[in-house]
Amino acid sequence: MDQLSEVRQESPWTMMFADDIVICSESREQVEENLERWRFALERRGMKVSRSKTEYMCVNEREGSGTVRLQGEEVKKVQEFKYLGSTVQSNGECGKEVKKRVQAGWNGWRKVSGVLCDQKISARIKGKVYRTVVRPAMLYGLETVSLRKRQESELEVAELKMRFSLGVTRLDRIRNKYIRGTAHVGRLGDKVREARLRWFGHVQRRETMAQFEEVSQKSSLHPKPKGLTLQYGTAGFRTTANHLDHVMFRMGLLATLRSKKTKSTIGVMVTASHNPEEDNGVKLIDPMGEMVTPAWEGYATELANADQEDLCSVLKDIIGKEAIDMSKAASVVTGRDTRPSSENLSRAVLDGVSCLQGHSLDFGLVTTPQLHYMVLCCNTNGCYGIATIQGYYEKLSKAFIELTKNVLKRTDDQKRLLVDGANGIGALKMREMEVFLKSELQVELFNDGSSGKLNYLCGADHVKVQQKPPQGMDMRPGQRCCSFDGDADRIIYYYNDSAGHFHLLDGDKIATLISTYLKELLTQAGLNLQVAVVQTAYANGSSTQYLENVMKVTVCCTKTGVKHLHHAAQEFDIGVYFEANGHGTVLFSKKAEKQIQLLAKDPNASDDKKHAAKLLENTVNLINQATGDAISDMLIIEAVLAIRGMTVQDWDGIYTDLPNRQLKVKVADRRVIDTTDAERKAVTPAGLQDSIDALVKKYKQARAFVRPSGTEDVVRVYAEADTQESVDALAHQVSLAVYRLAGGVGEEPKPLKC
Ligand SMILES: CC(=O)N[C@H]1[C@@H](OP(=O)(O)O)O[C@H](CO)[C@@H](O)[C@@H]1O
Repeated sequence: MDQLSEVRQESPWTMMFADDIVICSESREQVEENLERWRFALERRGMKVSRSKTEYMCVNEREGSGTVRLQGEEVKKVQEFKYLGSTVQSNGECGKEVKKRVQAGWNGWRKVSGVLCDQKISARIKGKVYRTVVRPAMLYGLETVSLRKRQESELEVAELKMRFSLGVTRLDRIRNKYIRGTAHVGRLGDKVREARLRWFGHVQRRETMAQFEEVSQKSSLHPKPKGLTLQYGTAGFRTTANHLDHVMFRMGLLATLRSKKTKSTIGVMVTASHNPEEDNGVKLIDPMGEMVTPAWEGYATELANADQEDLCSVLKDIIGKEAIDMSKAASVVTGRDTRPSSENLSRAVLDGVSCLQGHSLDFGLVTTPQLHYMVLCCNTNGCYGIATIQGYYEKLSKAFIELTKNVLKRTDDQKRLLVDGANGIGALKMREMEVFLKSELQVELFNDGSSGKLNYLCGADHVKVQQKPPQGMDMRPGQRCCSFDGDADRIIYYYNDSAGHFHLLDGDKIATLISTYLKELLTQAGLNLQVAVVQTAYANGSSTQYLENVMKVTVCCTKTGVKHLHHAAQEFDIGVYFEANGHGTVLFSKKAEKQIQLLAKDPNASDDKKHAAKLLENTVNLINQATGDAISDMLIIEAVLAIRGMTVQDWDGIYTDLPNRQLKVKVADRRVIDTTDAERKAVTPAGLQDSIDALVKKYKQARAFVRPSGTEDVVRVYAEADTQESVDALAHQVSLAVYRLAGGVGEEPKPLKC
């Protein structure tokens, strides 16, 4: 019988005791179908379903028509049946069962009446005998029965009659409470309730136990490599793909717990963004589309590093600390990038979700920001948008077309944009979206993944760090170009001037363009809303100066990682946040959105103000507020340039970047570097910050800092100075200081060739 896994379901749908089987279904058709599957499964194993002993019963039947057949033969219909000594009635009543319990009580009473009626035996001893023999017979099976008041008193009356056993009669006028107290026998009604609660506890624990058993079993299919320790970093876990299967399974488990805890849909994205194709990674997305909260990053690290045999106890620890009700439903959405390893890894996530009985919806190949968007849509009941890829394309392209439709004389040349898809998911999604944009934006795609390798010599990170165009892009002088990164959550613009010089427009330039546009529109609309720009230490000094001194915009600096920028941006009416690498978005507070919407509809507002409010309204719709999104950012940049009649050169000319350089240094353990002041100062190892300060002093307009990467096993070095020559020298000297003072490995950093 234990082998019948193909037909066996969880109770109450299948209940089995030896060869006595109960099958439950919600409809006659289903029950017939199940019966047939059981017959087939049993007969295949040489057993037979007894036609004469098989019967069926409908509970609370409405129409009373139809029959259940087994191989064409009608099965006998009954109004009640007995299973494991309990009677189940078709009308859902339990009158018969109660009567049986009373009878069983008396039967037991009779067996021990010699003791119970003996005047010489104390009430206490009689109570003990009564509790051992009579009561269990009366309570048997009642924990699963819903008694009515009438039936409860029927049982109590029967029990009180048994007080004769204590040698007390009605004529003695002794209160029932006293009799029970003397005999240490509680009220039967209370005992039934206790039994029912105990049963409920068993059922609940049984489910959780079964889930843990499954976790234990399935986790052996996703073993953890010995000695591997990983950390949930700046954007989740990242490392070589073949070390990640167990992490994915465990993140499926964690996302399910997070969903039970928050009673919301949680996202799990399988991607390593700008890392090489051989790497992979995973990150969790919280209910409003933001990165998972820091406490849960800690749980993620604990869970990923737990030894196989400790996995369940770490899970139980999290469940206990967060007081998670495991009976709650859970819903997890998943997505993945185009890496060859992503499909299998994403299956491991789904395995984890199913172990804890979570519901999952796999969006398959999506950009990271698209999955963030879906999570936000799911948790706002569609108010933010429809949680489908088509819904995403429709919302964004409609807003883009609305924004640009009144721009006069927009030539095809101005509508044309060269896009480097980093050979990743962004290229795929851009192709899908093209049709929705109705030629209002004409994208020429390069590095679309048809031949090249993901992020290899292309993509936003390559362009930003190398400060040169991606391979394979056919750039014409003055032509606007942009690069996405591997999962399309970053974008970088650039162009070649007529002399063939390369110009980069990074996240700082994007933030400046968008915040200036928003500020102008707010002034035009007469809305008093504060615009702020959030940056990291990597922001070019010129951008900060321009924003603060020329634009008079509030600027604040946070640690690296969009989760920090996102939270900081939430503090303002309108928070524009961008990392220099091109990852960012704009957040509009509820107050700002409301004021914009009211003004756009205000019949008394001037045309000018209304026009500005309408532009702002469509800008809000065009921006993916869940997270930085290359596609959405690209559309807003294109719209702003069109509305303001700016060329890419005009935009570039807003301010001039200070020459800068980023380098990486390999050290034995990058955690030896600890930082403060939004990562601009190194606290450890001793002496490192003093060395950096001394080096910086040697150059004009110079600045430098170092920090451990959260996505790669390296220490990052950043430097700025008045000339490229100076900055390259400074960056190299700082790299040497890191190498010497923070345990560098491999070859000493070499000077850069200009
Ligand atoms: C200098 C740099 O660009 N760092 C990136 C990079 O983080 P690191 O912690 O520096 O490896 O990847 C992060 C995730 O994509 C991104 O948020 C961050 O800006």
